[in-house]
Amino acid sequence: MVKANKSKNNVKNLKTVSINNLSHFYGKNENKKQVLNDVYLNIDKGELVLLKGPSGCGKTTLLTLIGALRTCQSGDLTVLNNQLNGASRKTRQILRRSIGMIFQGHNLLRCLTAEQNVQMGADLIKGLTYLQRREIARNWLSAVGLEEHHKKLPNDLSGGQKQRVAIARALSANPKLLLADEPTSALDSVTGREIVTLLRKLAKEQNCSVLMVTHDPRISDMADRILNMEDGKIYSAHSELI
Ligand SMILES: Nc1ncnc2c1ncn2[C@@H]1O[C@H](COP(=O)(O)OP(=O)(O)OP(=O)(O)O)[C@@H](O)[C@H]1O
Repeated sequence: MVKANKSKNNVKNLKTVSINNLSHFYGKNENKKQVLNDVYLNIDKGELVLLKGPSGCGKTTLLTLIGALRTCQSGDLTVLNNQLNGASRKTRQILRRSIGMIFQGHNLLRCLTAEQNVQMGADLIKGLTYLQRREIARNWLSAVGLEEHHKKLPNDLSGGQKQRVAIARALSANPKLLLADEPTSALDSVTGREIVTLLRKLAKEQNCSVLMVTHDPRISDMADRILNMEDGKIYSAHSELI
């Protein structure tokens, strides 16, 4: 594999995500294991990037570091102009309000209706009344085509509908960055494509960057850029180390 130039220009303000020389380890002493190895990555505003790679290569670890869910141990990790290496718990907590997350199992609360689940996203926006937050939730449910299902509980929705609710919930918080970990893995191919088409459209409208981990080859054509990960390093689609 060809090693590409590693640009270290200060492009912080233009990028949603800027990563230089990022490494991450699990365990201690003889059990210490390196899972991210000198990762470089930039994601532009509004860009949709797909991240692929074999099981265990470090994709979820990278996603959770970018999502400020884990402490950055080594390297430079800047997300929405926040340097996360050395950042306080409070800084990470505040940053997480600007980041939407969608995971494989959609993570809806089973005891809340579709609308209430979406409203959990809108609740993160400061300074709005209950009615304003409810209206935002209804608008997002309508944007994902589920306005008629707003009173249903997750168990009464199909897999695709649940994933639409998860998208509406993530976007209703007005995120600048959306992290999605295999959001189509539980869906058939037609529904999976539909979901990513919708996600792409809504994210582009909001100028929201998306980083999506996926094994699904049927959605590759929807990405602005595809990256491959192997043994804790990221390569471009042309197998060049970035
Ligand atoms: N909390 C943890 N403690 C120790 N090892 C971990 C932990 N989380 C992940 N690992 C290990 O780190 C490596 C990378 O895991 P990670 O989940 O980031 O990979 P992945 O590419 O997302 O895999 P998959 O596609 O199967 O979800 C794996 O070998 C995994 O077993």
